[in-house]
Amino acid sequence: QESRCTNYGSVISSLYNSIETLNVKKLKAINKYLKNHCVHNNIETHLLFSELTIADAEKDRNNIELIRNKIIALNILDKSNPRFAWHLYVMAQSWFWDSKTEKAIALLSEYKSYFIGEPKNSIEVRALSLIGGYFDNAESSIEKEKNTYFDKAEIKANEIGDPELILYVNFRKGSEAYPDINTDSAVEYKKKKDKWVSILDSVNSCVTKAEVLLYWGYLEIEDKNKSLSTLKEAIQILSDFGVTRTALDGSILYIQLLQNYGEVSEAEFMINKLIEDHYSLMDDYQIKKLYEWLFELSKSQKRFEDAMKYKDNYYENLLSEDDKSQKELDELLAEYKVEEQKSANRILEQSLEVTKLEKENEKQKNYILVMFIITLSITVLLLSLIVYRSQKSKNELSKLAMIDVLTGAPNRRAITLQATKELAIAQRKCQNLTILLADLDNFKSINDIYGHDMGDFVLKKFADIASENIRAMDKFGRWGGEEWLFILPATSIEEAKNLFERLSSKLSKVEVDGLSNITFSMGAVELYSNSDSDLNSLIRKADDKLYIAKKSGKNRVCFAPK
Ligand SMILES: Nc1nc2c(ncn2[C@@H]2O[C@H](COP(=O)(O)OP(=O)(O)OP(=O)(O)O)[C@@H](O)[C@H]2O)c(=O)[nH]1
Repeated sequence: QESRCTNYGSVISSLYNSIETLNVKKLKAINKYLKNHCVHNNIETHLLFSELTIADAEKDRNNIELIRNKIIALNILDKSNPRFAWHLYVMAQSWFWDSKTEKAIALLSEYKSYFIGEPKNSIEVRALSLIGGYFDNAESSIEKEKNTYFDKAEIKANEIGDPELILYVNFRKGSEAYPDINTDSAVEYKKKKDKWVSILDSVNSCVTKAEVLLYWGYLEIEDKNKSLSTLKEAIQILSDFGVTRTALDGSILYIQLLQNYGEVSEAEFMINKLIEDHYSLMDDYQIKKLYEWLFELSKSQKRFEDAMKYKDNYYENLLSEDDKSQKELDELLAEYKVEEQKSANRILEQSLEVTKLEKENEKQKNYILVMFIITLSITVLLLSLIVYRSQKSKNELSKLAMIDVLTGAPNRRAITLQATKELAIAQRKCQNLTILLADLDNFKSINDIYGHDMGDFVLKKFADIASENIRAMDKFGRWGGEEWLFILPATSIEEAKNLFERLSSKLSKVEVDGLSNITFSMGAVELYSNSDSDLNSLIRKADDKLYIAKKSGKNRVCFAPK
């Protein structure tokens, strides 16, 4: 049977070597070869540990539990097996990677007596380093043994002289000694760390190197580019070797680092890619973390719609999970609702603020408008007042300039203007016009006998009677002293006589303080009967007629002949 597989021994050695160096791709090829070409009594045992290693490295949840149960059921973890150290190493790693550290510690404690002597080969060196590392978290009695295991492992690793193995031992020793998580001092830790960092360059591409680079690039390097490139290199090595579980952890660390460095869009791109490519390999915690980051990243950029979309995606993806997930989901939902409420509140606050500002702005605009209108109104009012008052004074002045102060009748200037105007109209329309010049009789005597006040009274009385007894179209005014000029448009000289009669009759009725029988004389001239048509010559002629009226006995009207 064995002859069917001539190189069986070397294939098995290669298999355990690949288990030791976690070369998953090679392990898969060997498994395939063994299944197709070899038949051997022990082949089932070898394959089980090989497959457990692959399932662990690929985080194949279903198979990990299945294979482990099979190993326990078949009772093949046997100290007498020449490959026992490998088997123990694989089992312990499997519990450890499956987040069941207490099972790993229990297993290693159970079999630690196997390692009482010196380690015989590289896998025993690794197993001892594992024990040393695991016991770091265990009870204090075991803690004391830790250094003995590490010391023995280091001596043997140096003796074997394999740089990867030396790096493995030193890395376990160094990383477990990280000052934050154990009792070693910072100086002690630095010493250990410097040692494995100095070995790093001499080690070829391997999973141990990738793990060191991950740890180192994430925790130790402060330079942004160096740190990111170190993590990238580690992830690349892990992918090349097919260790998807650690490649995934590395990618998550890489994304976290991107966020720390503020490379937000690159981080978002990487998270989405990770979810797309490796969703089935991630546990709930990792998925939750990634969606939380997506939510926070988009929220910090005020892309609230995207933030909500990421939360929704997370619910959809976890809806089919068990009760634990449901509980987490409920918690997240509550958290999401709070966030949603907060966002809504923020938007509401902002819109209220905007409305407030708009209102204030509107108020201010209205205020400015009202102030403008008030100012304008006041200005217009003041201007109007000024204009009105100046117009009024102007009117008053011009009125004063045209009125005889004593009698209130138009003065010489006013009646001259009126006469000129009426004469022009009459001439244009070819109408007749009569001009009368009246003079109170014996006025000097009135003054002398009754006093000037009486004289003034008589003047006023004459003015009143004249204004009340002329037609609306007729004009009259004080020509000077006790002399009056009348203009009667469209009137013949005969009709002027009627006016004289009317005025005389009224004046004769005036009786005051013994004064009565007041009379006046009048000279009249009409336009048609005159060859001279200018005002002055007409007035002069009327004056001539007045003179004649006086001379011929007063209290009468004298006409110029037609
Ligand atoms: N009280 C008063 N007297 C005036 C006014 N204006 C002129 N007189 C006077 O009127 C008088 C006119 O006198 P005369 O020109 O001699 O005329 P008369 O006495 O009426 O004589 P006859 O015209 O011939 O009837 C003068 O004594 C003037 O001083 C005035 O405004 N008020």
